Amino acid sequence: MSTVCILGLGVVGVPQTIAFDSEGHDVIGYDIDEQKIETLKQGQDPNEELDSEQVERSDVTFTADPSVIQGVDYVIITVSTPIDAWNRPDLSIVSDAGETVGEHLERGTTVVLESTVYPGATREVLIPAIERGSGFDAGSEFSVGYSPERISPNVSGFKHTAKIVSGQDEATRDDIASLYRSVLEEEIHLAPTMATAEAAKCLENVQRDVNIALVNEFAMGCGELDIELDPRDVLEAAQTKWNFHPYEPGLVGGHCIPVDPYFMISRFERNGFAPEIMRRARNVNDEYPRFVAERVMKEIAGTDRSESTGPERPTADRNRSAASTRPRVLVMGIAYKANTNDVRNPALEQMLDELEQYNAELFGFDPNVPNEVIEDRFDIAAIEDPDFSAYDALVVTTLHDEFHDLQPPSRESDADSPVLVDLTGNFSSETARDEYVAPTYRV
Ligand SMILES: NC(=O)C1=CN([C@@H]2O[C@H](COP(=O)(O)OP(=O)(O)OC[C@H]3O[C@@H](n4cnc5c(N)ncnc54)[C@H](O)[C@@H]3O)[C@@H](O)[C@H]2O)C=CC1
Ligand SMILES: CC(=O)N[C@@H]1[C@@H](OP(=O)(O)OP(=O)(O)OC[C@H]2O[C@@H](n3ccc(=O)[nH]c3=O)[C@H](O)[C@@H]2O)O[C@H](C(=O)O)[C@@H](O)[C@@H]1O
Repeated sequence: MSTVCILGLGVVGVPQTIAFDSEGHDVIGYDIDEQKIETLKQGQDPNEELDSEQVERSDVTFTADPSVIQGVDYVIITVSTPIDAWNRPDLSIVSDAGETVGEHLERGTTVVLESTVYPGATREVLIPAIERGSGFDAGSEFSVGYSPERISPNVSGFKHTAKIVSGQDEATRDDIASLYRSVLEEEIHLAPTMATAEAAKCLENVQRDVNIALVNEFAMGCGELDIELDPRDVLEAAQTKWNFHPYEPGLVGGHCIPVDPYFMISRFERNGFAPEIMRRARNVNDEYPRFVAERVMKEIAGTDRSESTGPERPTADRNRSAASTRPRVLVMGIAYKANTNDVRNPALEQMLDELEQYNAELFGFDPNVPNEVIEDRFDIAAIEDPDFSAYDALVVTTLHDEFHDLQPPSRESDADSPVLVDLTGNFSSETARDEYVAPTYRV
């Protein structure tokens, strides 16, 4: 067994500490966030993904002291890789982490980067940072590999997600592969180069972004037709074809799918190639929140209650006089993914901004997200046990389990019933439509 330091205890890092520990490795979890370390020392997962006994039962050492890096066999780096305000990759966190590793590195250690980066980044960003911090030479005094993380919270966990492994040379790659084989119960794919592995990770997420953009563009087109055409009915029919790829229209949230395509786009553009489909897909998915906001306002304007509270039907010109009273919109689902508390949700932020431009009064309801997070991060009032009739529209953006049992407004005709705009497709099935007094609109 080996001594493994997981650097970066986020949604990716924490489950890995437990997984390596469960297979008998000597595991240290290191993070600069002392609050996170305290929470972990109390046996709690700060990302609320693992149940507490998994953390309590483990022998993992959690610390904010980087000197623990000294003498370990492997350092696995799982820090965040965001983009900046201009959609350019920001690898400063990776670089800082590399320097920290360098400052405490002993000869013979192998460092694996798991964070999502563009092709070439491990060689051009991480290795120089470690060499700066240590004064050592990569390849002769320490080794480096790249193995992207591909877990999907609540869908596919660390042990059960196939891994791509690569190294600065074959021996390093094969050594890292045997480390992961001691823990994973899935395929280990040996990539010929680190750039191959970096690019594969980007392409996986780009492909998903492009496919979602296709159905989002289709849904927006349906919304503009002069005939009734529900995109989800069309998708349900098309999915009966054996090789039709099932994607759903939606707000593309999270910190990866809306972000990672820009890693690939900027890397191609650095060498003068313009990846039009990748960039167009991002633009379509960035357009979708505006489309949804307009749909919500049209549905409110189209109901009986528009005479009393809602604005006149939205026009292209946003500079309309404010309505007599502001339409009240309850957004159900603040986390980007069902049954998670992950609020990294830029598409939701865009939709809220658009609704505010229509002078809507916004409220947020998410049983998985603390009220203070809803209010501080999204600047809207948090509601815990909503009275649906107090709103002009309910917008269901994420299908948490708690929403499955949502009690719809009663069937009796009731001018106070809210419009229900359902982005999840769950409340727009034939049966649900029979239950809702107000028209439901699926987007
Ligand atoms: N969250 C997910 O579902 C997945 C994320 N990824 C990728 O994995 C990487 C990590 O993602 P998350 O775990 O979501 O990020 P996160 O933001 O949840 O966690 C990153 C952690 O790294 C820590 N950190 C930052 N700088 C540090 C430093 N210099 N030293 C020690 N700790 C440091 C932060 O305090 C934070 O706790 C990203 O590149 C992401 O794209 C890949 C697959 C799935
Ligand atoms: C190619 C791929 O499936 N990537 C996964 C993705 O996971 P992530 O947690 O971001 O969830 P996701 O299911 O892709 O959803 C992202 C966003 O896209 C939306 N979404 C998703 C599928 C769809 O048909 N329509 C749609 O609107 C979701 O609502 C969500 O807001 O990104 C992860 C990552 O890289 O962080 C990656 O590890 C996961 O395997």
